[in-house]
Amino acid sequence: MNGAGNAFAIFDARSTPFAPTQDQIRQIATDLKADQVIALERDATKDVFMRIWNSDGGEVAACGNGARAVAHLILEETGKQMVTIQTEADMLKGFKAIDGLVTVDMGSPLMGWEDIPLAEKMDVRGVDVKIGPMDNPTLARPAVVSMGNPHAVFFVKDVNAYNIPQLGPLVEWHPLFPEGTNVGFAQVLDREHIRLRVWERGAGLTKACGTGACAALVCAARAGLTERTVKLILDGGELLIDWRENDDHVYMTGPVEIEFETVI
Ligand SMILES: N[C@H](CCC[C@H](N)C(=O)O)C(=O)O
Repeated sequence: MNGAGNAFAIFDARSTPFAPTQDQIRQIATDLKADQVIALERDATKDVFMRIWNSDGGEVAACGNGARAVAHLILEETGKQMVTIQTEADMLKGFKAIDGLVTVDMGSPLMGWEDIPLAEKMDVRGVDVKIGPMDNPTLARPAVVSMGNPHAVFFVKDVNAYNIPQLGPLVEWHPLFPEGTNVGFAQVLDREHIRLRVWERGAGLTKACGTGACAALVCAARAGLTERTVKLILDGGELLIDWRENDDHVYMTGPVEIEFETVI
């Protein structure tokens, strides 16, 4: 399945156990050209439990576009107007939106340095990370936030001016991030539009990143660079992100498409 350019291999493990090794995850992701592998599992109180692995084989706690793809599947399967998805990080809600789009309530952003997590106490609005020559760094002082997974967001003048495959890994596994981090390159076009490219932890440069879009919006709005409802323009498509003041939740709306279905 595809969510704004993110490609997922989704396995229905609600009646057939699915417990792959890291090597098997890596092989599946390679064979199916997936950014993440997702398993649907039974949950005692929610419509479904969503287990997520990056293409490097590592299990992670959040995947925004994956949640929208899973929400679409369960909305169609149940005919409900709202579905609940449990992940390791949070309980999410999925809704049908207009024009076949799907909205997921991603919950509240986490902004404590321990929540990201960072290796030491630091101002999350701009952390002490410099990439490139120390006297004239290529990248410096990313804003950080967690959407259930860690994100470092660099605000840049031109997202196409950076060698992301070279720079991304240097931030992804920087010592300040004990669990690694996703790395966003965000270009604020105006107060309601951000162009974003993401080097994903454990998956590399992808065409889209749902939690990355949420993270970029939260960091931009927190810094006063944009409104709280913004269109994120990614390589693979557009996402509307809305960080609502009434509940502090971040709502993500975007397209989903099923590329193929195989019953194994
Ligand atoms: N690479 C991310 C997981 C997938 C995020 C992305 N696919 C999304 O839509 O949120 C991480 O390691 O936290």
